[in-house]
Amino acid sequence: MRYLHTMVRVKDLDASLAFYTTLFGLEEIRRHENEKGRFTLVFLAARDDLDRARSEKAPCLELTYNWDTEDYSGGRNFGHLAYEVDDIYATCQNLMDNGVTINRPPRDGNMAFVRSPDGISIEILQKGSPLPAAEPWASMGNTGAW
Ligand SMILES: C[C@@H](O)C(=O)SC[C@H](NC(=O)CC[C@H](N)C(=O)O)C(=O)NCC(=O)O
Ligand code: NI
Repeated sequence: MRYLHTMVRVKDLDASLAFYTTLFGLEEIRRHENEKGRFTLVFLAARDDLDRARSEKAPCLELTYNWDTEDYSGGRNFGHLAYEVDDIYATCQNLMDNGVTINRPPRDGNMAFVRSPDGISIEILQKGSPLPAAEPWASMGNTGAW
């Protein structure tokens, strides 16, 4: 068995692609338009995963865009997507400079959280940093300043 992808439904495909590719740095590796089902699937991969994602279709993020407007209530059972970055501060600064809220700033230098246009939580981890203690942000006395 191997991991293939995580699928999230998006309300606005253009806004989601602008966030996940232009701002966050993922790249589109394939797309499937389904006329009969009236939906579009777009598969995205992180730069360091591109070769494997193109040849083995994994690991990917699958965006599903239903052409007929649907409202998606955020399922509490879904947690987050997690990506490792070379420079967490530069990543967060670029996102913030482009209007993305840093819901959990990288004050500890190794973990931050942002949300996609659809409210999907995204964990950003600094490459080479130890996995952070699983402490709730507020309990660490943090106010959001970083
Ligand atoms: C290509 C493969 O990775 C898929 O996930 S296709 C699965 C299929 N997706 C759809 O039909 C997309 C449109 C649908 N209206 C939807 O919003 O899911 C599917 O079976 N989806 C059902 C699901 O629960 O994922
Ligand atoms: Ni899928």
